Amino acid sequence: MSDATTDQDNLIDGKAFAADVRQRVAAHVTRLKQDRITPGLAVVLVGEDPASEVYVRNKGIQTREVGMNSYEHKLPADTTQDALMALIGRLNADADVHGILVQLPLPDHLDAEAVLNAIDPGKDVDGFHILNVGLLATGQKAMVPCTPLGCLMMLRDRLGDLSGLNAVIVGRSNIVGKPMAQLLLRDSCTVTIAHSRTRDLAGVCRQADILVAAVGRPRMIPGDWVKPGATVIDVGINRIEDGGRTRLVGDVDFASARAVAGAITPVPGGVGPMTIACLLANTLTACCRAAGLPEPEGLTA
Ligand SMILES: NC(=O)C1=CN([C@@H]2O[C@H](COP(=O)(O)OP(=O)(O)OC[C@H]3O[C@@H](n4cnc5c(N)ncnc54)[C@H](OP(=O)(O)O)[C@@H]3O)[C@@H](O)[C@H]2O)C=CC1
Ligand SMILES: Nc1nc(=O)c2c([nH]1)NC[C@@H]1CN(c3ccc(C(=O)N[C@@H](CCC(=O)O)C(=O)O)cc3)C=[N+]21
Repeated sequence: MSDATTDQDNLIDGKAFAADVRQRVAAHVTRLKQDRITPGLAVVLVGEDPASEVYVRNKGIQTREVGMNSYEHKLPADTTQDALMALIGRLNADADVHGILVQLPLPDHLDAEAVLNAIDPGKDVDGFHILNVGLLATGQKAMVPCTPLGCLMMLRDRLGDLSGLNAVIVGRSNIVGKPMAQLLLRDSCTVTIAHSRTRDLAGVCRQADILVAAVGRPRMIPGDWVKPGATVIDVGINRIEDGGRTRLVGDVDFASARAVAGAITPVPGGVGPMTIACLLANTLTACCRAAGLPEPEGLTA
């Protein structure tokens, strides 16, 4: 912490960025309401995972703060597949609901793929329906998953044109790694997706101008895996014990990585807040598409 100027310069403030996105969403919502349209987001939570309940509560609060309607459906852990599918059917048919999010992971006895694919693709604000996955992969207009969308917004803001940059994504999940790769490829990065079987992960990471960590392992990526000047996006949300208290850390060792990175997102206060802001942006986009209105500029991928 010797040079305060440098310290400030290379931090990407996801919290502030997200507040700006929410403000722009709210301005669009105000305009829609003049035409008597209020975007609505339905969030479905099955079971009682404390972390998920926090996210769902935060989503509800922020949804109402931007002027949208929030519909929360909390179902018991022993909910049947049929009951969940029936709820999705009702939400699909409800004209007041423009976005549907089913909080993951679902309890083991439920078939998550079947549930996600039952959501009306136009209301699929998570972008997890196979139709949206296929549209994104083929470069067509899709609903883009919120976490990668938030990462892309921050990267474009920081770096401008991304074309020709080496992007390394650590993690190949359907919800983060793969859609992140699709978006960066669309922006003409040279994309590498690394995972648990990757050989010489350190060497692969050191090639990255853009390094996205989406692994779920606390502080797995040390500063000496980061190319000097690289932009580091830390998606990881890991709860660790620290002196008898729990706190959140990312997949990147923040202190050592920050010392070499050109820019880096913190945890908390980085990708997480942007994910929720992009969920609201996607709900707005879904509402505009449903109403046949022009899409909000700068809030889609
Ligand atoms: N900020 C936000 O808004 C969000 C944060 N998250 C967080 O991001 C993290 C990742 O989430 P998610 O994508 O769902 O996770 P998954 O568990 O679905 O995927 C983790 C990926 O990391 C890879 N991996 C695991 N161990 C290693 C290793 N030692 N070396 C290299 N790769 C490894 C796995 O490889 P393999 O496929 O070979 O097993 C897998 O592809 C979590 O911490 C999660 O909490 C998730 C969603 C949103
Ligand atoms: N269908 C579905 N869509 C999701 O997008 C989805 C999901 N299921 N399941 C769980 C993951 C995780 N996720 C986060 C969202 C916000 C924060 C967030 O706001 N984090 C704050 C801190 C919050 C805290 O203090 O706990 C931050 O990083 O600053 C984190 C994680 C969305 N997910």
